[in-house]
Amino acid sequence: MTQDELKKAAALAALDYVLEGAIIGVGTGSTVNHFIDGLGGIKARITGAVSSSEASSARLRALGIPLVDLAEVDELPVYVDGADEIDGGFSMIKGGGGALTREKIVAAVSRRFVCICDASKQVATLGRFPLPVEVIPMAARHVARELAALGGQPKLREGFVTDNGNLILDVHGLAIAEPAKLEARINQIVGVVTNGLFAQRGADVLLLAAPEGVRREQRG
Ligand SMILES: O=C[C@H](O)[C@H](O)[C@H](O)COP(=O)(O)O
Repeated sequence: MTQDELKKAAALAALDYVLEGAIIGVGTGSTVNHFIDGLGGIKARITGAVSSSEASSARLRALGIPLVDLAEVDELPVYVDGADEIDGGFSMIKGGGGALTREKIVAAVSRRFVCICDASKQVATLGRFPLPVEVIPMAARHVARELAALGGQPKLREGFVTDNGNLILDVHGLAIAEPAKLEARINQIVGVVTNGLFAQRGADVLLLAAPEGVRREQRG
């Protein structure tokens, strides 16, 4: 099986978590794209979707799935999203596609985070994948210096602007022993919007696709 076939298998398994009549939180990325396509087939069963990016919104719209503004919603039952890395405690690195901030917002109002991944995303320790940090443009140099002081090597994602009009610094070489602490520490730097560590609010369910099938794991 190709990596894309594995992503699709994990994504389609997440359709089991879509509740009748619900508004579903939808993440961003190539794995989620398969989930959105699957959602198109059962759209009559849902009220709509809260999207985490312009790219996902466009795909949802093209399939006729109603978009719901997060400003109209207090809580979502389920949020489905991929990850760039996930560890044994269900902490993740996200933001490879630059959608980390809106993803974190939608995840924050969701009762259950269902993470869909192919098996290559599961790691013992987070940090091989460079950690994305969204920054206000005028603060980029300052934030880069602060991240270097924390032991990382930040690199500006060239030619990329987030849906929020900001920049991304991809931080290489961080040893992420305590993801929740590092998440909080980086978010304290003035000019940081948020960083791609999802540890304070990690995943609740992991659907991990391998050639043998999709493994379902529950946090705790
Ligand atoms: O900003 C992008 C998101 O955090 C994605 O969930 C993450 O990068 C995984 O993407 P993919 O499913 O394309 O591997």
